[in-house]
Amino acid sequence: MKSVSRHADADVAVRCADLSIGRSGSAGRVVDGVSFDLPHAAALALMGPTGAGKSSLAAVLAGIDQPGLSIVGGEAYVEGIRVRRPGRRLRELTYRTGYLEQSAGARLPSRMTVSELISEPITSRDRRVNPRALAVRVATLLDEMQLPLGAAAKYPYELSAGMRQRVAMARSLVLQPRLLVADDPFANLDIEVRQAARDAILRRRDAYGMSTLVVTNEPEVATELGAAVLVLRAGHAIAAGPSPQQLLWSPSAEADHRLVAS
Ligand SMILES: Nc1ncnc2c1ncn2[C@@H]1O[C@H](COP(=O)(O)OP(=O)(O)OP(=O)(O)O)[C@@H](O)[C@H]1O
Repeated sequence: MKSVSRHADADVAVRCADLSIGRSGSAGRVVDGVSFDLPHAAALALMGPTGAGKSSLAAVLAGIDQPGLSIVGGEAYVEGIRVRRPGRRLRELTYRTGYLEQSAGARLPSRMTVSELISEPITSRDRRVNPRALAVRVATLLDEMQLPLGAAAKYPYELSAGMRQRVAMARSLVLQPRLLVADDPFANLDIEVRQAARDAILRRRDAYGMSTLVVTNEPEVATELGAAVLVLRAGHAIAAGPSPQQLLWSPSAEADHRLVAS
């Protein structure tokens, strides 16, 4: 018998329909009329130059409050949850979405141990959680991220930049999110460790259909994750395709190209 998914209500992981994000007190838009679907168990890479709106879009979809930014047009749904004014469902949105902010490793709270940092998404939601089960979960994640077990008792300042980034990644995965939103996740990681981090993503995709929205400017990251690509520039989607090598540019972007070529 086919099991019925708990998430049968959401036919895709992310649906963005003509989504616009604006700055408070300013008419300009950081993201302007962007539409895409991210299916379950799939990956999408947001690419494009600095200031294109990639990080803003990623954070808003993850349900992270960005002071000064708000949805001003269109709609976005993550796992069937409306991102615009989610109300009581915000908690569910952030529970189902793992978020790895830009330079997450460098921004870890400094007064918590690695073990506390990785556990916090769980302990902040439920204080009565079984400590032994939690310790096992932390140890498993450390191992998966190729971090020594001894790192659990350390503080971020005692770790290298690459180790900190892996701790941040473990923290974003500890709730077994349906969607991982990762802003430049492999920065500061050397090649072997990067492979471990990538495998952690692919393993969850295969095991339970986790989807990934990744911000990156490295085509290899999109390729490694098997991600489709959406290119933003100045808040607009100017190209899209199933891989970095197969992009279809929007007519306006092509006009730009021709202008540059002539
Ligand atoms: N909280 C905020 N309040 C107001 N404006 C913001 C806020 N965050 C970002 N912006 C503005 O939104 C625009 C897009 O920024 P964003 O960081 O999303 O771009 P990006 O494509 O991720 O660039 P980068 O690759 O440099 O991170 C920029 O002009 C930025 O100044």
